[in-house]
Amino acid sequence: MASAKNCSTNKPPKVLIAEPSTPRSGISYLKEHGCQVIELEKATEDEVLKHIAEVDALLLAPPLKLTNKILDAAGCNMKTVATVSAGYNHIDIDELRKRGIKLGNTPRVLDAAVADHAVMLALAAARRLHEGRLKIENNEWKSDYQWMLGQDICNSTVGIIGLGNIGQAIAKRMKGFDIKQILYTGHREKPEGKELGAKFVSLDTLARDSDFVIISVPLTKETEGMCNEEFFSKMKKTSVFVNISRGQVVDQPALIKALKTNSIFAAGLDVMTPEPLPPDHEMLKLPNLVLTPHIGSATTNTRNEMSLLAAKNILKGLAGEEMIYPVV
Ligand SMILES: O=CC(=O)O
Repeated sequence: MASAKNCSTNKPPKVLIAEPSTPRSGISYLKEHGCQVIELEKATEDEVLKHIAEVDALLLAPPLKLTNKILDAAGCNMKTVATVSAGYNHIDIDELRKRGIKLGNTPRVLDAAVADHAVMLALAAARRLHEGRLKIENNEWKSDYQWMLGQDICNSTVGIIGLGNIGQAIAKRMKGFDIKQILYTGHREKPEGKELGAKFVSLDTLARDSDFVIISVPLTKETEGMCNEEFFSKMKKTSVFVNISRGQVVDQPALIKALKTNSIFAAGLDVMTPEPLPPDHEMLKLPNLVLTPHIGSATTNTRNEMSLLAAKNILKGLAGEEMIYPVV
């Protein structure tokens, strides 16, 4: 990739790295390609505001929101933004469009890691991982053949909400467990669904017929609160619910009720509201809920790849070229 130039001044372009934990892979790549980088020590709006006027591009990551205050303070050269994430619900893309600012994200490189995580949560919830650990800690281990019985994945029906790249990667992995069928729902039937032997169904049918429901849709106005009380009431008592997308897709109080009343069997969540979840939150007291702290893509290689991809998006944007994964 060619080195970047700030067209209006011929000086090296400045890139603000708003997330201090951004892996070095991307930062080194930007430097090697002629960028000057400013690295923040804290990912806060106030810190971004101190530098945004002087930079040509911004590299950020959720949960930092790209607010209008930041955009208003940006100089007229700041036309390139990259997020080190697949999701971009922390950014108002209509606002970027209006201002002529390009945004790139980092999908695909995280599909495998996130799909692995979804499968792990499905297995952990189905086989009562959290509850089992609590039993040991509380000296409640029993030798009883009817004790701590879980749910099988083999011969089960797996319902995937959102058969995008991550959803497809989940489907491929679940097929390795000798399941009966994969159902999926979304905007429309997809050729990839056919290739996977998955059946396109309505949300209602998916809730009713699935033994595992796995959420892998982006958070949009349409998907917000999609898994609500009515949805959970349709699920089987023996079903397992998994979410690796965004917490807001789920009406969390409705999920908590379903878990407390055992109207569903168990859940595994990598995403929740709020994040971070306070340590005294009632969800942490539910034995049939497995929680992880939004680490679906958190493997060393995946995070390095995400950082590098975000840097490549920045360089493309600065060069006036189409980003590798353009959002706007
Ligand atoms: O949640 C993680 C991402 O959107 O990349």
